[in-house]
Amino acid sequence: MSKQTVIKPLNAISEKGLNLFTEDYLIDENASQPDAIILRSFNMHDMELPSSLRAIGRAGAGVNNIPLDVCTDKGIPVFNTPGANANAVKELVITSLIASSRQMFDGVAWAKTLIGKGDDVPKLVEEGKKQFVGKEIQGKTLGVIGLGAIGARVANDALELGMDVIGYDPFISVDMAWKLSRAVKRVHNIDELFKEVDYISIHVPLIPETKGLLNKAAFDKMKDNVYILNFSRGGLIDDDDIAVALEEGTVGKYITDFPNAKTLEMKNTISIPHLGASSEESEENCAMMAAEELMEYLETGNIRNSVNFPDAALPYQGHPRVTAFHKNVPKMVSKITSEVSDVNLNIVDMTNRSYKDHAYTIIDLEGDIAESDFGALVKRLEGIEGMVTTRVIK
Ligand SMILES: NC(=O)C1=CN([C@@H]2O[C@H](COP(=O)(O)OP(=O)(O)OC[C@H]3O[C@@H](n4cnc5c(N)ncnc54)[C@H](O)[C@@H]3O)[C@@H](O)[C@H]2O)C=CC1
Ligand SMILES: O=C(O)CCC(=O)C(=O)O
Repeated sequence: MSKQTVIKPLNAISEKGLNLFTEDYLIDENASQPDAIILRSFNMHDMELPSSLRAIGRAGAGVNNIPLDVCTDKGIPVFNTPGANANAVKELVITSLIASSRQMFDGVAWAKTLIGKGDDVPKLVEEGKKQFVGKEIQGKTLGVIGLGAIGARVANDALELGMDVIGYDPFISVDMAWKLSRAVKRVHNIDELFKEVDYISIHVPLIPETKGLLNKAAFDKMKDNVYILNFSRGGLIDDDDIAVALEEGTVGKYITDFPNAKTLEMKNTISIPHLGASSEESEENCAMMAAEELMEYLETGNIRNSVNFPDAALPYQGHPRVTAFHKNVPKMVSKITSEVSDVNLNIVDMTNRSYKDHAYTIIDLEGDIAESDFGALVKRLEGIEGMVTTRVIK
């Protein structure tokens, strides 16, 4: 790379991650024309994407803050960091499960009200503690919706704490199925989970299919006094319906990492200020993984952990490389390779991978190639119907 590649952070990103960018990169939070963006929860939906933008790295799991369709149409890969913050979230879920069940949040808040009561404090504590008698989680049943990086860890650890666990995830990956304890009872109908559990922890992405997944229809199927833990996204729970369920006692407690104006005023709601991934370790892991993914893509065109591009990689051995992101339609590969041979270039290695409506091709070429030959090739590739973007890496 001859000039520095500009990386624009949109949130505070751990130095450990930013420090991985070599001297070929410039980190500039004020850049107006960055090559890549690195972010956490910043809402990119209202922002105009800079024309210079070539890649986005989400230091975290959820990508509902990024306009994925727009990025795909423009040929911009969006990377995330699967699993890098899963332990942090799991620890807070387990903490909240026990702390809410033992009425600790309410008890701690009440204890603060005793400030100024002088020598009476110990006596008031002993008298007042009966308001906060809780329940042990051992022997109770936890329902886990979504058995991915976080959900599977929560399910396994809850078993270790003596709970029975019911899991629901119709799209569980093979990897996660291997990691999930066999003692987790998997159900294929979410209603079976709703009707049996004492606690529910939800760990699915917020997508159109999961918006409002926990709503009146769901609450009506649950036992009374069920506790709901939401460390995934606010939009997964219907706020108006849970407000009623909390009033009526179907839901005994709502623990949310995503408070909003409505939930803050709801009865029996514990509001955590989106702290799920806020541990030093998780922030470092996510930032480092996002930085590595961005650098690999910018320097070699290889794709690892993208949410809108297929995973695709060829070992980079210094050969001049052309990449093409295009529609996933028949004859694309033959059209691309015939353009390469028409400009008398020789292919050393290539790969083509598809994801949904799009595909990504990486081609390594033989020899030293003149700038003008590359120019001619790129022009021809861009003329192919269905081509979205091409890049030359040398
Ligand atoms: N509170 C926080 O700070 C954090 C919140 N999150 C949230 O947690 C979510 C899950 O994170 P990970 O476990 O790392 O993601 P993941 O991608 O490893 O797991 C998500 C799981 O949900 C499943 N799923 C998708 N649609 C489903 C449906 N309709 N019903 C049941 N299961 C379904 C998938 O098959 C997958 O196994 C993220 O999408 C994000 O919104 C993630 C990290 C930090
Ligand atoms: O970066 C954060 O703190 C948010 C993490 C998160 O919500 C996610 O990874 O989906």
